[in-house]
Amino acid sequence: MAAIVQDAPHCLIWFGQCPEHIRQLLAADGWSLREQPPELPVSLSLRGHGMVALLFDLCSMATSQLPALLHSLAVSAQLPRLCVLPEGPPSSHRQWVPLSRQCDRVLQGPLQEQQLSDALLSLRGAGLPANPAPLDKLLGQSPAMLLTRTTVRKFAPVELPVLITGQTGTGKELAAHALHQLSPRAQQPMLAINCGAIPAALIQSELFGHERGAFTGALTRRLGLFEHADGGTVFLDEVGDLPADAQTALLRVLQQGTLERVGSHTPVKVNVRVLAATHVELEQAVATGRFRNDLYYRLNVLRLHMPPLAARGNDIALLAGHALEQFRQRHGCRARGFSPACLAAMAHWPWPGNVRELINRIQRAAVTCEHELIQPQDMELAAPGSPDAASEGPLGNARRQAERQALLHCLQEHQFNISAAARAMGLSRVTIYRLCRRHGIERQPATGALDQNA
Ligand SMILES: Nc1ncnc2c1ncn2[C@@H]1O[C@H](COP(=O)(O)OP(=O)(O)OP(=O)(O)O)[C@@H](O)[C@H]1O
Repeated sequence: MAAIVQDAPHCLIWFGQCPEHIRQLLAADGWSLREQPPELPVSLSLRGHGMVALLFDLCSMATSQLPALLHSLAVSAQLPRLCVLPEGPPSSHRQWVPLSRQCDRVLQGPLQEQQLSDALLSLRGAGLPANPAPLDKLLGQSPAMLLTRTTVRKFAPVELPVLITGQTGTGKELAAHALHQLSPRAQQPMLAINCGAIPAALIQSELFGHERGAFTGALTRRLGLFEHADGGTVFLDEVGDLPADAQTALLRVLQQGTLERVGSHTPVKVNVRVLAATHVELEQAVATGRFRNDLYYRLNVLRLHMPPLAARGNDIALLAGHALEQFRQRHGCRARGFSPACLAAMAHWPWPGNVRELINRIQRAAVTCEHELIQPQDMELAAPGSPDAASEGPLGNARRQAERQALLHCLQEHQFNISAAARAMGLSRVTIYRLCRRHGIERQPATGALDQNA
């Protein structure tokens, strides 16, 4: 028996006054209407709705309202939006370009019923988000983050692999989840694996499964990640760390939609969308022969770059406030905010561990801080202008990156065994732990291994 799916009503937020005949059309098309005075900031409380879209009826607006409209766009960057330009040639709408170029559909006034109906239908058909929540998790209002969210929205419904690049801790995994949750596969599983954290000998079996007797200890047939995720999405974190034979097998999945379990030559069909992430330049790995050229081109169809935190301006303060608030809600703490000196120090810090480092430092400060405002020293940040800060210039940054790389490399070589890594580097275990903390390299609870990408 077919299941009956009861759709929540779609909601159109109309900036301006909706004409009566359009109201009737919207109701007939299954849209509930909410009128929004253009000069007021939009407040989004959208639970219980299917798709939510914004419409800017510019025919009835003055240019002086543009800043308020742009603000509403910025705070609802995750929602699909349309605008209706006033009658007249393109040269007469130049003032609206900052708004219209951020819209998914641009209609020409006077508004035709059919034109609007088709545009709304095509927004639905494009699979644009029915639920804004996944993108809400990717916080930030900087131009770089607005562009990132727009790109996620565009890539999500397309049935192609996405290669997510960006430094460690910039939110690549978060973006991968948003891509899945906004895709038509959202009701199917998304399974993630960190390719660098699995020993090379096991990765084939983890990804593609094995038959009974395929190797010593393979007592039963076991399905791999790809078969478990059939119909859904697989997220391959640190894809550049895949060994050569696993790269070949992955290429087969992408080209032919089939895999072979270890110990079998029978192809098994799978239908999986692959999202892959890397914080190293895959191009370099290709150039040095460590990564297959053909696989690189298969994975690099749609590319999403996550901007580094240091390039996100006011997002730093916004993310810091959010992280502190989350901590306060969970654990309670004395600190309620940040001193101006701390905000300035955060703005100058290079954030090599990006958002993860910011969250770690704030959590640490929230635990130890005994006053209401967190100071730079609570977060172990140099105040701008101090001798410490001076050493945080490009040279300091390069030094830290080199230290991190050396540590990571050593940990990888020793399968993240702290004692072995400490011996190899001639350091104490305590120092290794301290360095891991400084570079935001964390222990993964599930495996007990260190998360090399922290
Ligand atoms: N834009 C953002 N808004 C809110 N939280 C974020 C944002 N970006 C990242 N985070 C948080 O920062 C942490 C690191 O994010 P994530 O694991 O997605 O980064 P990553 O780029 O995949 O890191 P790695 O390369 O080390 O695997 C997570 O706690 C995540 O929730």
